Amino acid sequence: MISRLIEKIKETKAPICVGLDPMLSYIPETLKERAFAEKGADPEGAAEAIWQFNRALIDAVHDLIPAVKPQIAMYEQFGIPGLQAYERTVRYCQAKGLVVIGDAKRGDIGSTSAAYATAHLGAAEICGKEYPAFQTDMVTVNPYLGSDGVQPFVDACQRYDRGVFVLVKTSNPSSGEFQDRLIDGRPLYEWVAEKVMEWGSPCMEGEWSNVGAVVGATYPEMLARLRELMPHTFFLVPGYGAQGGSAEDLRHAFGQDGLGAVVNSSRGIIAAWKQEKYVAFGAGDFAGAARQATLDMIADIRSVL
Ligand SMILES: O=C(O)c1cc(=O)[nH]c(=O)n1[C@@H]1O[C@H](COP(=O)(O)O)[C@@H](O)[C@H]1O
Repeated sequence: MISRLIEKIKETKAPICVGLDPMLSYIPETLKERAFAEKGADPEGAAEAIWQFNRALIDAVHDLIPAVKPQIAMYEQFGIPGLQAYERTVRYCQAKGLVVIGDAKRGDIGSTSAAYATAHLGAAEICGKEYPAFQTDMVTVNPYLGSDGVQPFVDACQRYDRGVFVLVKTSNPSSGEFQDRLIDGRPLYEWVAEKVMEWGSPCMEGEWSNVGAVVGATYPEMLARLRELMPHTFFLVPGYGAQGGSAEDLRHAFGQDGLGAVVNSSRGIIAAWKQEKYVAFGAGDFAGAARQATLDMIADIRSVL
């Protein structure tokens, strides 16, 4: 799967992914009111609004980008209708040829992780027949339960040609509370990085492993250090834009060939129409604003490659 992502990055010359994190407050009132009138001002209506919002966004940006990253929490909060909107979004993106990174940050004891891996990457077996559930191409994984919690995802990568991004150094303000703690003189995230390389070594596709790492743009020195430490691990880099990460902070996320990372922006793209810079588009053309914000992000990141 990682080679497909890399092919798409080369094709689009855009090492970015658009985060589909559709908060209701990002959806223009007229679209929401239409969805509520049709389905009810309830979770069904919210899920319909999300789906229509996503579809318009995907139609507007799909030709510019290699991948999307739907954040499942934004859908899960609306229960089953929300999860149906998630699934519909995943399928729609895949039909447009995009690589879909499901942001679910799962990880548990081995047997439970196996069920999560089945849900997000694989297929459930019932009476000898396989039934895929969300079928995302890649998924984010929380490694803090250790190897037995990660291995089922790695197994699913190999069995179904999928990929994972394992949290190594996250972008949020408190990420250092645990992740930067020194153990035998080295920060915890470096120990995790080593395990990620070990988990990923049987999953190579050419130069890169299907087991990637999540490294935030908001800690550029650590990003540079991890890039050095993990030469065959592809990075998913969130934190650009709304969380303050800039193109300059990303300079060391990439190798000389311009590969090595896919940079995510969610609010910065899907809620662009609410920003001063894109106000001329108006709520009616939220998708046009998202397209312009995507073009601007691509140009910004290309400037440091
Ligand atoms: O795994 C992630 O994608 C992730 C890891 C991390 O360290 N920081 C982080 O922000 N994310 C996710 O990336 C997205 C960032 O959204 P924006 O800040 O709106 O671009 C959200 O879906 C977060 O859940």
